[in-house]
Amino acid sequence: MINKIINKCKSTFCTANNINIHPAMDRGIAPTASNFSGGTLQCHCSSNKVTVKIDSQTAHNHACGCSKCWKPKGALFSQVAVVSKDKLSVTSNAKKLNVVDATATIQRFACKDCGVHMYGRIEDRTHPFFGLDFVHTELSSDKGWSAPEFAAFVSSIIETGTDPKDMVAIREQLNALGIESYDCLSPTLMDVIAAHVANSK
Ligand SMILES: N[C@@H](CCC(=O)N[C@@H](CSCO)C(=O)NCC(=O)O)C(=O)O
Ligand SMILES: [Zn+2]
Ligand SMILES: [Zn+2]
Repeated sequence: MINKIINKCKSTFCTANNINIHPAMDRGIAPTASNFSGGTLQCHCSSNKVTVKIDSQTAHNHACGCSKCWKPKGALFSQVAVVSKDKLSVTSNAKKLNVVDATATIQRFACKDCGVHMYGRIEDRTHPFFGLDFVHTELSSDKGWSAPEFAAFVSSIIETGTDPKDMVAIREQLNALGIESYDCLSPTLMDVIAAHVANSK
């Protein structure tokens, strides 16, 4: 009976306590491959898929709880990494891409048919992350992408409906996965932003 339950949990997108952080993290996080040099992302359409080729490893992969990053159905968090925009190209069905919110700092290009965000680009040249694109590497069947290192904007999941009472358990679940919780970006990235601001003064 116990085995049955465990097997059921393994075969579906499920964790022991029913906290679905993200499908690429809930059953253990795949390690970064040292020699990995990129792959292809595909949208969720059954035909005429949008494909995006990335010609390098990604960096700063993280779980993001903000209201703007794309999350798979049922997931509390998005999983999002960055890559140099020069290493990213749309390789099919580019016509299906629309910008979700033209006023956002990150211009997120989503497939108009399935809604999946294929990449997010920063157009503001003064932004600390200008030159980087945001991508969801779970959209790729290639193995070895950089593993998520931390969780950002954790408290923001309350803005999209999570009960504040559930936050302790959610942070504990992130901790159990080996993921530190932050309510903005990680200290390393916040330092990069602050240094950029200091240098531009
Ligand atoms: N509470 C807000 C936070 C949104 C936010 O500032 N998100 C960050 C991180 S996204 C990837 O890490 C950001 O840079 N946003 C810019 C943008 O989304 O264009 C909320 O939840 O909406
Ligand atoms: Zn699609
Ligand atoms: Zn986000």
